[in-house]
Amino acid sequence: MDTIFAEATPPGRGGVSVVRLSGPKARATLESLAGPVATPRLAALRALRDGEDLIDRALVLWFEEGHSFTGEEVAELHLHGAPVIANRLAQALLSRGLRRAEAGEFSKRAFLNGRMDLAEAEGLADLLSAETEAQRKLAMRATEGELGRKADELRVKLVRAGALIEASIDFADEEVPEEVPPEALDLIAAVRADIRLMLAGYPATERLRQGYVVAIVGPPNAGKSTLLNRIGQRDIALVSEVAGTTRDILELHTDLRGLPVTFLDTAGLRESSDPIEAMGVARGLQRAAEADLRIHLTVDGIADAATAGDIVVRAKADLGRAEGISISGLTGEGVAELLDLVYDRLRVRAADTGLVGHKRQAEALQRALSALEVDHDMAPEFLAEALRQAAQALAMMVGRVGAEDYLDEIFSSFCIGK
Ligand SMILES: Nc1nc2c(c(=O)[nH]1)N(C=O)[C@@H](CNc1ccc(C(=O)N[C@@H](CCC(=O)O)C(=O)O)cc1)CN2
Ligand SMILES: Nc1nc2c(ncn2[C@@H]2O[C@H](COP(=O)(O)OP(=O)(O)OP(=O)(O)O)[C@@H](O)[C@H]2O)c(=O)[nH]1
Repeated sequence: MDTIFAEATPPGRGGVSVVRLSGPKARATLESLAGPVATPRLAALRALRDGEDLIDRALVLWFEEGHSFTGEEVAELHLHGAPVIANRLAQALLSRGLRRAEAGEFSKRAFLNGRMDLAEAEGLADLLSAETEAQRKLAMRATEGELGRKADELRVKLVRAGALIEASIDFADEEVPEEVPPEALDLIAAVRADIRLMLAGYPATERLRQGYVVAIVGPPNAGKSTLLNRIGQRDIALVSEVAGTTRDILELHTDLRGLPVTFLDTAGLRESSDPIEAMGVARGLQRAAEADLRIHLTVDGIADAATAGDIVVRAKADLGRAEGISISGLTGEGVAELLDLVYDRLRVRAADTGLVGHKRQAEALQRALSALEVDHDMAPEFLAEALRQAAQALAMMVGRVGAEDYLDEIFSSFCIGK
């Protein structure tokens, strides 16, 4: 096994830059630069020397095999934060036979050494890319291993049900039809109910993970671009009195009180003889239909295209009062209330989140559920086989088996040094 190294901190100047080593030569390499190190996980200030050359005076620490982030021997060097120092150290490490780590390689080794399961690794990736507080909380929960514990708990029930069924096969009288023990049926029903519950939370969890999309739609000149600019508090979209100004879809990424929300400004909805504008309208319609929520900006309070749950608001409130919610992108009037409403609608969805937030996990759960959709008068031998398949699918969900196909996909999305 290679010993790998990478900067754990972002490249460039900074107060301190941390270089991490992992693998069988980590401690020996550290000692060749810093002299003997004694107590694991205890920082010591040491001169780092490559031969005669003093590279830096740094804080160093090491972790024993089996007691580190990766599960391998690990060393850390906390250098002064200048790229020339990290580069000089890298040269010393390369000359000692270490190699640079690939993206996500530390975490991948942690997985391969049983320090985390696949769902925790996916949670860690989500944590590193989380942009808002709600996403951080969701990802943090995933890194704590709850899904793995739940999967194991369900597998134990299936194994117990399987054992009861196997026993009933062994002792069954050849003459009378075999009966599935009621306790086994109860266990299967309980597991099925739990899986259904976990799957029910998937759409909400996946949406929060990816971020919500809110489309601003309405007729040309209603003030959609002006509203987007007001929400973003900067000039994102071009505003003009010419109807049909917005042709492409403009996006504004925001943190709406902890919820990740992308607002879309779409082309005004109208028949157009201009093929470019017509394409813009068609694309806008498509994206708006896929969005989590639509804000219909109207001139007269009428939005024919609005579907249940959409928000309908009257535009240009500064030009005169009207029934219902009205806003003015120009003066900002009513915009805070509109955002309150958007937040409330999305928060309701965010409240339904659960442990399953990745398609890969949901698909494995679905396979487990399908295997368990068995007929109760099915022959016990077939039932036992169905239970094995379901248990296998649950094990795959958290990477206890069959993780090979997903490793590259998951860990290459991490950055170098993680
Ligand atoms: N300096 C530093 N900070 C860091 C990390 C790191 O690798 N280095 N981490 C990396 O991403 C995270 C922390 N994750 C870690 C997880 C386990 C162990 C570890 O050594 N575990 C041992 C010993 C625990 C103990 O001290 O009692 C163990 O579990 O046996 C270290 C870091 C965040 N902060
Ligand atoms: N009085 C008033 N005028 C507004 C308001 N919002 C936008 N306008 C004006 O209405 C015109 C159209 O505004 P835009 O924001 O470009 O409208 P749009 O809906 O994005 O238009 P399209 O790109 O054609 O779909 C501009 O002249 C704006 O200055 C408002 O709240 N009050």
